[in-house]
This record gives sequence, structure tokens and C-alpha cells, in this order.
Amino acid sequence: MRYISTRGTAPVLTFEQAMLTGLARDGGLYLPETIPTLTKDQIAAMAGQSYEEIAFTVMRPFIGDTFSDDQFRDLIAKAYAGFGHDARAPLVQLAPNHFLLELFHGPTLAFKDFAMQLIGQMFQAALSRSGDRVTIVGATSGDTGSAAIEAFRGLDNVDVFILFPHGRVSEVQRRQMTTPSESNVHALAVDGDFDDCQAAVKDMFNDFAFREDVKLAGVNSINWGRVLAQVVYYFSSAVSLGAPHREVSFTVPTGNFGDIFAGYIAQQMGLPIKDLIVATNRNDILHRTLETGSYTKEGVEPTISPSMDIQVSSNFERALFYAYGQDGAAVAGQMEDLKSGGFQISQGAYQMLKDTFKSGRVSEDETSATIKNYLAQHGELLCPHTAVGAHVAEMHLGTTPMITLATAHPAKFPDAVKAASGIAAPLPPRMADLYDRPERVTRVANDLSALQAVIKERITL
Ligand SMILES: Cc1ncc(COP(=O)(O)O)c(C=O)c1O
Ligand SMILES: N[C@@H](CCOP(=O)(O)O)C(=O)O
Repeated sequence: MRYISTRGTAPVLTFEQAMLTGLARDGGLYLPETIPTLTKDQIAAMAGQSYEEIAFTVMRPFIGDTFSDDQFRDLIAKAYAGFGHDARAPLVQLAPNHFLLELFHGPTLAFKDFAMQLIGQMFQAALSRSGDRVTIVGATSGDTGSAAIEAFRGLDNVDVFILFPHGRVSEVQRRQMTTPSESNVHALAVDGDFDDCQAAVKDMFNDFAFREDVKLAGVNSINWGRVLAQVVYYFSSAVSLGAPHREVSFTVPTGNFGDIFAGYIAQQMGLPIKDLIVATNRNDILHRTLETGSYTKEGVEPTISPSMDIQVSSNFERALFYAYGQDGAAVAGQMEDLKSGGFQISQGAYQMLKDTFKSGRVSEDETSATIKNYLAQHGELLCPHTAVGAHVAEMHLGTTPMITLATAHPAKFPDAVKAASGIAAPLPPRMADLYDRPERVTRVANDLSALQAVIKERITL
């Protein structure tokens, strides 16, 4: 399996190289040259299998000879062993045709753990084989950062720097990033928004001298391994509702477009998905784009679903690549236009996107009302991101079973959840002292050189 860049001019890589490289050298994102498909029989055989077995079947065709079958099974087993639910990603029925896919039973209580725990295992295996060390730099609106720190804390051959927007993540998210005491973990509070943090990470990758100097690696959904690991729960949940003999639809609370893009990959692999529905908060660039064909940046507004406060949606570039028939030059042109505020998608590409994705936008009041109503009507306390998804899902309910992705635990957002429902979900006992642990964080200006200077000063190369 070979990996190619969405912008068409970067070197073609193996799975291992793509995983360790992060951003392609032409600024694009890596994708498999072809998407492998699973037969109806292979999908049907997943019924009754463990999450780990399904994960192996789904991901194996993508990894080439990076790991032997036995080693890959072992990495998968270790990745999910610490999850707090035997099913890993359990489905809860809300209504006859509406289900919640709980993706928050991992160590940091958000769906990011599904990919990050596995990436952590894969990085360790690959780096201990090569003897290399890397500097991971990631951007977060709250959940990627905590999951990355949890996956890489204390490892000898990795320094991990996480850039988060100062004052724009929840207190639980911040403390998950600032309280680990391991010296290879560095939380950087940036005076900017998530888009600034993500742009800084991409600029670091595009600064080749810096990139080589610190041996830069990425664990944002820039990294194909992140998206791949998220494909698995589309299969596990759909199969438990009768796939491949029955179609299902998914509604996905969306920001950086990684999770919904994983659903697209599952669909291309042969999973019978009827609708893939993008749910946004009032930072609605993806909804506007799907409505109008014009991708136009506006300022990022803080919301009660802060992890989705994103306007420059990194993985939308991967969707564009397929929408443009894998024409890297066309994608590169649109990304160039984005630097001056936005771009108009060509008619053919726009049609493909409209045929593939539906969408909806949810206001702050609607998000709060959904949290309140779901508690009253279904006895389920939703996090604000999940509430955005549930609200949009309801606009699209029909005869096909709908699965809404519950992307985080309500305890990560206690203020918003309590304001909406009157209830504050407790943190699990292992995190009960989170508010008492000392914090360690460095405030940094929204300035590339300042960020690079901090990283160079701190790394243990
Ligand atoms: C809780 C939560 N929900 C939804 C999202 C959106 O996911 P994606 O960026 O993959 O679209 C995020 C951030 O990624 C998140 O942390
Ligand atoms: N919502 C994310 C933003 C980063 O997304 P990623 O999937 O590209 O890592 C977060 O919680 O940090």
C-alpha cells in the first residue's frame, strides 16, 4: 500500500513513512493510493466479533508490511486494553431508529483516544525498531491534546508539545494537558484560536530546516493513522445494527473533518452507509460550504462545544481530493486561494460533495435545549458536541437507523452541561483529584518564531 499527497507533488510513501512524516512536503495530506474494499462476507463475519478483531480486519489492508499480523494484533490489544467498557464503543438506543455510539470510554474521555492510543503503540514499535527519536507537535481545541499527552507521556524517544488556544478549552481539558508531570510533555497556551495553533503546526512542517532539526512528527488528523483508526467504529456499530444486510446513517459532530472523513472511508470500503451527516456548531464553515459550494473563512466564535470551534477544517482537503477526481494540482490551487480567505468549488466537485455529505448547523440555545431534552426524554446526559450531533440527526431521521457519534463524556464540559441540565456529570474516580494536581503550562504568543524557540529550547534531542 502506497500513500500519496492531496497536492500531488510530495514523495510517495509507505504506511510507516506516512505515519511518521505527518504533513506531506508539498503541504498536503497523505492518503492511500487506492482504498481497499471488504467483501460483504468479510463484513458479515464481523457480527459477534470483538472490537479488536474488527479493528484488525478493517485496518490490516492499509498497513502493508509495517507490522506483522501478530505484532499488529498485539498493538491493537494494548491500545484498547485500558478502555473502561468491554465493548470499547457501545451503542445505546435512544428511539426506534436513533442510536448513540459512545466513543468516550477511553482514558481521556473523548473519541480521540481510539486513534491516539493506537498511534502511541505504533509510534513506539516503529521508533524502538529504528532507534530514532521524534518531536511531536500538535494543535488542539481540547481533546486531541489531552489524548496525545496521555498516549505519549513518559516515553523515552518522544517529546510532545501541544499548542492549545489560551482560555478557549474547558477546565477539564486544560488540566488533562497541564497536570501530567512527565518531563517529555509540554503544554503551550497560545494567544490565539485553534486555527492559529493548527496553522502554526503546519508552518513548522513547511519550515524544512526546523522540521529536520527537531525531527518533527504530527499526531493531529494530518496523520493518516489517526483517520484510519477511526474507520473501525463505523464498521463495529453498523454491523451490530445489521450491516452489511441493512443500511445505516451516521451523524457526526464535526470540526476538523477527520471523524466524518473516516466514515467516508468506511463507505468507500464497502460499508453500506446511506447518509453521512455533518453537524456543526455556529462555526459553520462546513455547513455553509455544503449549502453553497463556497468555502469562505469567517472568524472563530467561542461556543459551549469548544472542540469544534474551527474554521479551517484540515481534512476537508482530503474530501476535496476525491471530489476533484484525485487531481492534486486542483487541490493545491484551492488551498492557495484559501490563504486569501476562501475558494469556490467547481461544479463537478461540489456535486460530488453534495451527493456524499448532508449537513446541519446548531445554535447555542439549541445545543443547550438538546442536552436538557435528552436527559428528560432519554435519561442520557450528552456533552455539548454530542448534543450538536443529536440535534442535527433529528432533522434527518427516517426509516434507516441513524447512529449519532457521542464524541466526548459530559464530565469534560461540566459548566455547559450543568447550565443546560442542572446536573454536573462526575469525573471517573481515577480522575477525581484532577482539580488538585499542580499545573505546568507555558503561555506563548501567537508567533511562529516564538513557538519554535520554545520547542528548540525544551527538546531532549
Ligand atoms: C468532542 C469532539 N467532538 C467533535 C469533534 C470534531 O471532530 P473532527 O475534528 O474530527 O471533525 C472534536 C474535535 O475534533 C471533539 O473533540
Ligand atoms: N477538535 C480537535 C481539533 C484537532 O483535530 P484533529 O482531529 O486534527 O487532531 C481537538 O479536540 O483538538
